Formats: sequence, structure tokens, C-alpha cells
Amino acid sequence: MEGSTVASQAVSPAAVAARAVGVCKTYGGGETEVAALRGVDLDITAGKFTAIMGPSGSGKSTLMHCLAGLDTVTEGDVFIGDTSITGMNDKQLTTLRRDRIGFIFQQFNLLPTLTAQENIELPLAIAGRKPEAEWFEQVIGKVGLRDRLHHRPSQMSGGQQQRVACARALVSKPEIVFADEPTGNLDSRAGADVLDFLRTSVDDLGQTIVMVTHDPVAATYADRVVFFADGRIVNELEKPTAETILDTLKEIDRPGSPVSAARS
Ligand SMILES: Nc1ncnc2c1ncn2[C@@H]1O[C@H](COP(=O)(O)OP(=O)(O)OP(=O)(O)O)[C@@H](O)[C@H]1O
Repeated sequence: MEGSTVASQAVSPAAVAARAVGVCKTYGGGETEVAALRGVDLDITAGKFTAIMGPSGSGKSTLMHCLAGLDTVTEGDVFIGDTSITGMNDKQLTTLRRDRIGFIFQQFNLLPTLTAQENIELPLAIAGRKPEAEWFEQVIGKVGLRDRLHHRPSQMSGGQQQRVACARALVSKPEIVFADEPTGNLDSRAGADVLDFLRTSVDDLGQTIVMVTHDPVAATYADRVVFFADGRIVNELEKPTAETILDTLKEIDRPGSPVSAARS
């Protein structure tokens, strides 16, 4: 019954690592109220690299913070895997973030007095755990840091520091990694090294990455780009190229386009 196996594989839905269902997020109240997200439905496929793009203030970081349990939603539901995190209290969210999610920020956020290896192991050490030796070796090998493990951040370039931060995010084998402008502070070459590593972590290590970026070149490393404008998803691309990304961004900015009409 080989044929039916193939057929059932073809129709089985891909696993969802994170999901937003009808998510609205409002900051403030009264005259200062800001609707940062206005009804966002999004599935993040497991084992894929998803980029989130859009103009400044369109809600990219707010969505990422809501998906990652760093902020709460005003309306709707957020899931990590099959777990609804919407009603979780602070303690539950802290445990969820520690055990199931990896974070990479624009600022590398390394502790200056610790070596690269100590920085990488710190989140696990705080949780009273040790890295799995084989996984640690794989991550260190892929990120190209083997000869830097005993250096402190001040002895490393910005690109190397960000790669330490990437290894720190991955060392706990998280279900999903959220990266907020991970190449925003790097020159293009160091940025490419970080993006190569993120791509490799998906292709070779089976990780799931969600990355917010303003950089169309960075977004070409993703399998899929989701575009935001004014708190809504207005477009998306599979297998993006720099050209299709730039065209889509231009369309979002074009006055009178269907997309910009949807924004008003
Ligand atoms: N803590 C907050 N309090 C009040 N308003 C906020 C807060 N965080 C975000 N906002 C507002 O929500 C909207 C969406 O912001 P968000 O940071 O998600 O956008 P973004 O697309 O990530 O922008 P950028 O690309 O500039 O980082 C903006 O109007 C912003 O001013």
C-alpha cells in the first residue's frame, strides 16, 4: 500500500509550532489607545524559517511578543504547539519561555564577565539543567564557535557575539526560536554568517525560526515571508526572492493599492 502512504503523507497537515487566532492587541485607552494588532490569524509551520516584514509600527514586534508569551493579547488566542498560552499566569509563562522557546534579540545581551560557553549554558544552568552533550556539539559545530568558547564577549566581534546568542537560544532544543532583527546591529558579512546559521539550524537541526526583519536580503533566507501593515497581515510569499520581497513592500506603500486601501 505504498501509494496510500504517500497520499496520506501528502494530505497530512504540517505540524504547527505556534498559532495566532483572531489576535487583537490594544495599548493604552481613551484618546491614546493604539490598536497594534487588529485580528491576526497566523500558523507558524514547524521545521520552517518564517520572516515577518512590514513598515515601522505595523505590529511585527507586538505579534512576536504575543506569540512568545512576552506580552498578553487583548482578544483572540495564542498557541505554542497545542498549548493555549492565552490564560497563563506569569509563572506559567516564565516556565513556558524557559523550556520551550528560544530568543535572539538585536542586542546580543551576553553577560560580559562570562565566557562564550558559560553564556551559552547560562539559561539551562538557571533552570538546573545541563546541555545534552551531542546536541551542544552539533550546535557549536554549525555555528562555528569551537575555537571561541573560552573567549569573553569583549574579545569577540559583533558577529561572533550574535552567533553565541544564537547558540544560547538553541542549546535547550526549543520548539521555536523567535529572532527580533538579529542582524540589525551587524555589517552585511557578519549578518550573512548569522543568517546562514539560522538557515542551517532549520535545514540540518530541524529547528523552527520566526524572524522579524526590515532587511529584504535577510528575509530571502526564509521559506516564507508574512507582511504586516497597520496591525494586519496583508500579504505573504513562499520561497521569497529579494525582487518579490521588494515588489511586495512597494505595493504595501503604494497609495491607492488594494493593500494600502485595506489599511485604512
Ligand atoms: N508598550 C506599548 N505601549 C503603547 N504602544 C505601543 C507599545 N508597543 C507598541 N506600541 C504601538 O503599537 C504599534 C505597533 O508597534 P510594533 O512595535 O509592534 O511595530 P513594529 O512593526 O515592530 O515596528 P518597528 O519596525 O518600528 O519595530 C505602534 O503604533 C507602536 O507605537
